[in-house]
Amino acid sequence: MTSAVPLRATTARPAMRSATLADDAAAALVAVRERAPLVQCLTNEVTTNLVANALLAIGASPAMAAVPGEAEQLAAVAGGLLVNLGTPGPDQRACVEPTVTTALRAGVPWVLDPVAVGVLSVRTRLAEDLLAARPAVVRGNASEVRALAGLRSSGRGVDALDTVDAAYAAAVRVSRATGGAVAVSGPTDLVVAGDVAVRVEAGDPLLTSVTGAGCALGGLVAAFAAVTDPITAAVGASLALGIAAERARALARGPASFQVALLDELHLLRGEDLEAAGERLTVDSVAARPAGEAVEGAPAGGSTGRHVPGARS
Ligand SMILES: Nc1ncnc2c1ncn2[C@@H]1O[C@H](COP(=O)(O)OP(=O)(O)O)[C@@H](O)[C@H]1O
Ligand SMILES: Cc1ncsc1CCOP(=O)(O)O
Ligand SMILES: [Mg+2]
Repeated sequence: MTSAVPLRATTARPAMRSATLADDAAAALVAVRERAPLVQCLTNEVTTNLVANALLAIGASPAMAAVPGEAEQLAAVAGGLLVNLGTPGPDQRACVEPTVTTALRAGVPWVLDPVAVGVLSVRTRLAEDLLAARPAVVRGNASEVRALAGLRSSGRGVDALDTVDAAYAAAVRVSRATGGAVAVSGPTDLVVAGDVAVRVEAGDPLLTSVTGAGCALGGLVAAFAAVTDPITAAVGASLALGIAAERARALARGPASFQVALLDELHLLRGEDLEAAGERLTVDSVAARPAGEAVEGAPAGGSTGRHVPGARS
């Protein structure tokens, strides 16, 4: 395994194989450990500590600078940027557009975590605007991704009530709009980029008993995106958190000890652990989806009338 991770111009690769993807994810983890990329996080007030600790545990260098005038300074020199809309207060709302613009100009990949989009109106409008700035990766739960695609969604607060499968067409639609990857989390994670869809079998239900597991995943995706292409970043982060969670589960008595063990297991994770995870990945072609699972047709649950910028209807 090499730590030299080639930067790729596009997200999708023809004839992608699960073993190759696992190897690339492993190389990306090694590269994160070697390069310790600075990850600028415009994140929420609830889970900022877990996001920072997860980034440190994976080997990245987190910084949470959400002050107008400062946030873009950090984005200009960061390896990756996370924008998490969990608590979009006045400072974050003032920061976000100049910070994302600065990141784009500097070639810094940015990740959007659309927390509770579809449930709450201010952040839903903000997220719709941000999609036009083409995040390298959108990382959300199934309800959030459905809402981003303009489909009716069943989020309850920050949690999803839609299934990951029900967000498949939405993920394809958002990926086509942004040109980046879309990662839908749940019992099995789904990553869509271009015409490639990857299912990732990793994780533990205890992740849903710790606030910020999804937010931490968004931070990890930004760290991986600093060293590799969007689809490898999304898959690598999903594998890393999922495998660490499975190991933490074996040591935990409940959510509190699980969270502590989760950070330990992220810290202990090695490239070899991801290299061996090829069997957890199922790589599919979006075009090869069976009929009946409409990718571009009318949404199963009807439309909110909102449209993703650039999305085909
Ligand atoms: N039932 C489950 N079993 C195993 N892992 C899960 C389950 N639900 C969610 N996860 C994992 O928990 C993490 C957070 O996902 P999720 O709860 O969907 O995000 P969010 O907190 O943003 O709603 C992801 O790594 C996901 O794979
Ligand atoms: C509970 C809560 N409220 C606003 S942000 C937030 C944290 C959401 O974290 P996650 O999306 O990782 O579950
Ligand atoms: Mg979330």
